[in-house]
Amino acid sequence: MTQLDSLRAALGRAGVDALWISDPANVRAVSGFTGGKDGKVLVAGDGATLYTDARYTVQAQEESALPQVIARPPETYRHAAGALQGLRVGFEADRLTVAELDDLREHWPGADLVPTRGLVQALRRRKSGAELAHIREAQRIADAAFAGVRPSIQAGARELDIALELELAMRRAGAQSAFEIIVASGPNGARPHGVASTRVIRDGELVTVDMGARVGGYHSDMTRTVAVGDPGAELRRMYRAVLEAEETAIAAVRPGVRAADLDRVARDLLTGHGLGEAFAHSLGHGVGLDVHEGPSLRDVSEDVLEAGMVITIEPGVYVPGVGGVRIEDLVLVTETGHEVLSTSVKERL
Ligand SMILES: CSCC[C@H](N)C(=O)N[C@@H](C)C(=O)N[C@@H](C)C(=O)O
Repeated sequence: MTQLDSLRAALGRAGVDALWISDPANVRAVSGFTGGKDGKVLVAGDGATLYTDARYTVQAQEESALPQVIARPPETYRHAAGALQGLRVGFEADRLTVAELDDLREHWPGADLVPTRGLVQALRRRKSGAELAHIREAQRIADAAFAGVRPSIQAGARELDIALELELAMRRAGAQSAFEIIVASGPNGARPHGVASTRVIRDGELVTVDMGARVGGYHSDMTRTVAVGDPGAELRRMYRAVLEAEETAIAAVRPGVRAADLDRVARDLLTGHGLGEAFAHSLGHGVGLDVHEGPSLRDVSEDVLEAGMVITIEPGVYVPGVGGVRIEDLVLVTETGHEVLSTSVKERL
């Protein structure tokens, strides 16, 4: 069964006859086209059509096997209208803007527009061998960059210089940075997504580095917290608690486990250390064409792990005025359990 066949089956289950795909990662997954928000796919009847504009004519031909229409809205919508008369047409409710929905309503008066959620995303959760090869390569490049830059994380260095060195190393290796690299030192560590700043790292501080590479459109994601000198008893206690939570959660990763239960394992452990309230986010998420995608490892998640999923396990604790710790690994769910894809050394404080 091709991915398009699986998608058609999903449309049937969702009660729609056609799907207008506007999420860039979903467009890429279904068509191969990498032009981001400038590409859309209409799945209708037996086929699917890629819509993009003249800036991408050559690129679209090279990247996608789908039939292509080179046009810009509103021509795009007019072209599609003919095929959609009398159909229930799904749109991606978590991606289409209100203005774009207005445009679809105006140009497709004969269609019944139906909000859908996660139809393509559901097909992206389990990675194929080719997808996994990209993710492995992205993680390999991120690990190598971290190893090369680790000696520079010292008292006197600025956060943003560390981030720049990491990005440069990944770019030189042929990858892109998966997201803006987080380097959060000392009290900045209390911000889970602290932006690397001009702050100078001092002796006795913890430094959280959250980074990933992107290769062939696929991401990696990893966090290490490192000590510069002696961080003292309180930060050491926080670090050990997070490491214990992370290693315990990773050990529990296997097919059939509920994502919410994994989050609970880590959260209960941190609560036992008096740090439950300081764990300010979910345990993890899927990684692929998006840095954050399904499954969701949150307390309210109904997702269940399956072999072929690539997820992060990343407990963290954040104490305003003191600092923070996050430790994150990239983990493949295998038929028999799991494989940790990230290999960067974790400190034993
Ligand atoms: C701006 S992308 C940063 C990626 C980072 N490694 C990351 O995933 N951070 C987590 C704390 C996070 O944002 N988790 C999400 C899924 C959440 O808990 O809602």
